[in-house]
Amino acid sequence: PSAAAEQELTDGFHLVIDALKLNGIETIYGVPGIPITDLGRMAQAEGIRVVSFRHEQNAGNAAAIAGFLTKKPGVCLTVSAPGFLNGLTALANATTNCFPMILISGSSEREIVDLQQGDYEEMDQLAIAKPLCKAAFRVLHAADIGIGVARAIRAAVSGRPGGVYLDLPAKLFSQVMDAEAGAKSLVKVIDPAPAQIPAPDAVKRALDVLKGAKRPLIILGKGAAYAQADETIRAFVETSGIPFLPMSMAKGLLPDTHPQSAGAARSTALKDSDVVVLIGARLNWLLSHGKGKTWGDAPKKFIQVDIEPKEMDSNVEIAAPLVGDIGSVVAALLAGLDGTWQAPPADWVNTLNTKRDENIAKMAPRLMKNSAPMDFHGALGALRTVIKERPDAILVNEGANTLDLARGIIDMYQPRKRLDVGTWGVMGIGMGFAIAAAIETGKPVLAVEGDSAFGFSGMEVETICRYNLPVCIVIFNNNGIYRGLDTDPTGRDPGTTVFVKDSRYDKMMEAFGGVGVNVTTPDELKRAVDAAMDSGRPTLINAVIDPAAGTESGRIGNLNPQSVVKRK
Ligand SMILES: Cc1ncc(Cn2c(C)c(CCOP(=O)(O)OP(=O)(O)O)sc2=O)c(N)n1
Ligand SMILES: Nc1ncnc2c1ncn2[C@@H]1O[C@H](COP(=O)(O)OP(=O)(O)O)[C@@H](O)[C@H]1O
Ligand SMILES: [Mg+2]
Repeated sequence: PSAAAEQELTDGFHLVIDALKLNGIETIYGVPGIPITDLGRMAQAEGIRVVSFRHEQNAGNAAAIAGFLTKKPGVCLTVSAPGFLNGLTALANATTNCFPMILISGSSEREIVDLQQGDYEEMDQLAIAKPLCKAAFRVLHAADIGIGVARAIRAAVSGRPGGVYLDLPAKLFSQVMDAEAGAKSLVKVIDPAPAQIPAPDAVKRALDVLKGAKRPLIILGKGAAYAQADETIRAFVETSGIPFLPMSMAKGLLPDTHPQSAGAARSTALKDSDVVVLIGARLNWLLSHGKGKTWGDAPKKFIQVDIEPKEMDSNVEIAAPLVGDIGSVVAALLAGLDGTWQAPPADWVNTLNTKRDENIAKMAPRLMKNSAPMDFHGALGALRTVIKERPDAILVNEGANTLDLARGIIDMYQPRKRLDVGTWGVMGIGMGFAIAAAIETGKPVLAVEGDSAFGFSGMEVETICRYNLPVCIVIFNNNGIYRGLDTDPTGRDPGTTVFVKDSRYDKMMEAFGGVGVNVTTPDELKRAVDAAMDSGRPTLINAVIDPAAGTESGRIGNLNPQSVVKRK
């Protein structure tokens, strides 16, 4: 045989797979098609779990939340142009939420794209992706695949995590090269997310500010959940005795029933606190930009813990910026709580606890209503009990009323168990998040969906059945977006925010072999969810909610522009 035949070869396909496996990537979420169908098949044959979706946006959302849950970049694989574009919303959302993910898309050859010669699915994908993500790379030569994958992984998880785009032109996959040289070209990423130790004087400054506090408050953000420094954070909160307020996806870092939880006294906590410790939480719209009536008139001092130095002073002056990774920073703060540390004044703690307990007592009767038609509070009262009984279940949540009310009513008991619309308030994350949560953790998933929110990713019920995932979807069916009563004043069409009356989403799940249930009372709802959680079978529960029960845009209606012009 010729020397060439003796020489063992490898190619782009194999180098991409070897590079991913070398770096511990075990799952790919995607939609097959030219030029990456065979890449998916070959990756699957080599032991990577390849989860095929019905739309790339959902695959991208799955990859993003996989990154949040595991601290390894979730990988989404798409075809060129339209498939790539469908993945971009998820990539941009991941970047906004600081979730590490890599969108890998096949693409057209540069020479054709740059001459605009009309290739199949031609698009300058790298240029389009760049403004929407944290980093973007393209690989043209097989020998560069190892470095390209390594750069994408490190960019996704180091510093502030985010979305990375990796552009692989079709011809790269079939490029061959010497197998030995190929193996040598692979790069194992060493320490991709190194500890970022805070400067000692920054720690001292923060502790001095904290020691001067009369009414301190700790706000835990999703960065604190992502950091997986759960014990250190818990120790800091409990040793300091400072009341804490969890942002939506930080719920469960300490149980919402914890004696220091100020969750149910949020407005008092924000208004009356005098020193606020932000841990992995940005002072963006979700915290009213740290100013205005939400924060009261008394001067506030902010201590901010964040891995991103540029986040400091984004909205208001930060008296004690603490740049570093949350695990290292909180450990340093905890170590600084030496014998001189005084617990917060009892009157401050009691004020918050009294307010909290009042608000919980006021809400309680509304959660017990076992009537039909259900309202949001009655239905959520049942689901609140489910999560209390099953604290390791993962709760996925989106909608308007369905989201805003569930956030306050369903207590969480463990970290990283509540996955929701995040910083953008984006609809459509539901099924992608539910699929990845089930696949990455093996835990049962309860997806509590507004009927409109569900509609953005609802076709993935087939994907859930195909992989037989332990996902229980509860759709709050109030016949519409926000409510189900809108009308068209001309009488010609339905109102712009209503859906078909008395629709039966549970039939959709039955279409693919899953379990469909229609419920009209909280008791029926609880029984159906318990059965789904016990069986682990894909289940969709159509929970009939009174169409009059909601309010427009849930709790953020004030963000809507108002028309002052009245037509004659
Ligand atoms: C991608 C996208 N499109 C549209 C919206 C606007 N929007 C939309 C369309 C929502 C759905 C609310 O209806 P729902 O049925 O999901 O929930 P409720 O009826 O319980 O309020 S909530 C919201 O902010 C959005 N946030 N994100
Ligand atoms: N490991 C980490 N260490 C420190 N900061 C982190 C870490 N991971 C993420 N972050 C920061 O956490 C912040 C998360 O803020 P945000 O998404 O606004 O949370 P929330 O919406 O829950 O308030 C981001 O500014 C991000 O830079
Ligand atoms: Mg609705």
